[in-house]
Amino acid sequence: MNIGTIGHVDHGKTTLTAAITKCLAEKGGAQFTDYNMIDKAPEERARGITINAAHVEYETETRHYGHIDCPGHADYIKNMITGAAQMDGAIIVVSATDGQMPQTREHLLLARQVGVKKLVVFINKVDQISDPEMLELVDMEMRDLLGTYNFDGENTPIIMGSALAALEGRDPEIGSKKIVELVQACDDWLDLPLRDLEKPFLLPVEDVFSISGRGTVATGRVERGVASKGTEVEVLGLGESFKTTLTGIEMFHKELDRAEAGDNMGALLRGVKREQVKRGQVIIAPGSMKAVKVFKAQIYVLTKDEGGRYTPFTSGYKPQLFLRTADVSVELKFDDPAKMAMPGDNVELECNLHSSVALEVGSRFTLREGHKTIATGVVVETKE
Ligand SMILES: Nc1nc2c(ncn2[C@@H]2O[C@H](COP(=O)(O)OP(=O)(O)OP(=O)(O)O)[C@@H](O)[C@H]2O)c(=O)[nH]1
Ligand SMILES: [Mg+2]
Repeated sequence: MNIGTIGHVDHGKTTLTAAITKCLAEKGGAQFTDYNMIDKAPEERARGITINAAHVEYETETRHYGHIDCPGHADYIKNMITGAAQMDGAIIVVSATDGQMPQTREHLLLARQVGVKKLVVFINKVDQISDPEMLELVDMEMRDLLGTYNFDGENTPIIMGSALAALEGRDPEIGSKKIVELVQACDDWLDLPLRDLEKPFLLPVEDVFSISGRGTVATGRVERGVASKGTEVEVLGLGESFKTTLTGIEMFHKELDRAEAGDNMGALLRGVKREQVKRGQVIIAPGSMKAVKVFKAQIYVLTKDEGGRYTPFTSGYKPQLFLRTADVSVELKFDDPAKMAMPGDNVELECNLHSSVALEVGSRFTLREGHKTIATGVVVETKE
């Protein structure tokens, strides 16, 4: 599963990442990646945005973790919204010396918005604190804060230690032992994500053909789930929804009985006219998704250096929204009509689509204007 370290600047996310690899390397479950190797990660490009995220990997007895640590605050936000740092769970790092800070809260909110269900807390820098009541206070305040953002404040594991002590191989009581406890808490508390194959079937329609004598075939790459020949499916989106039967599955000009996540398939649909199916719709396990016109989203507005706008936009702005294969116009609305979104901002707003698109909480999209990608976003709440 994918996890990552989040939390306020300088609270010790990178030190902790390095410490985890060090402690697990001693058990043979990781390759030690030192602090300066993580913070000097090569630039990488994801979805046209330049990001600097360090990926490390480690293994416990039961799990393999991909772990993401990002160097700068703005990158965290961008990475979480674009999905470049896709996390199934996260470790929120809080310095015992400062307690919760603005970005502790902001990252918690974002984690919630992008669909992270469970977190583990690491209260760091306890080597700097001599008063145990101080630590109790940070613990209590974190539990409160978790509850505020709809995480399980009561049961979330909170580990207190010193990432630096662990990294420097001293004071094992607050160092390496606490890292081992932290990783154990991740194993025990964070839920493994459903694998793509276990999810309901979803095929975004890329293209539609009419094959004489056979009928209408929709093609695309199966995003998740499994479909078998002869099962009922639903075609959804762009104002249409109907059920039909998947009478044939074609891959590389071969007839098959089954298609699964990752496959490029042609779906032969019974009794369906070519005009009824369009690029931008989805073919799904019946009832597994809804077509939505209005939703709330968290978006990151690209800066001009990232290829985005030079100027802010206001409520009522109408770019094009791209989600899977769908491309529809959308009107953006802020709660406060006087608000402006500047390049570089991270904002929540309401999206009103010109026609309904199959989407759900956690669906990611981009906003474009002409040939420019101006923002990237994630659905946080659907309205209708
Ligand atoms: N005393 C003490 N210092 C620590 C501990 N963990 C980290 N630090 C120090 O805190 C500073 C910040 O640590 P980083 O790991 O870079 O923090 P970060 O959260 O990755 O910071 P950004 O990526 O800039 O947000 C460094 O000087 C670390 O050496 C700790 O357990 N005890
Ligand atoms: Mg860092």
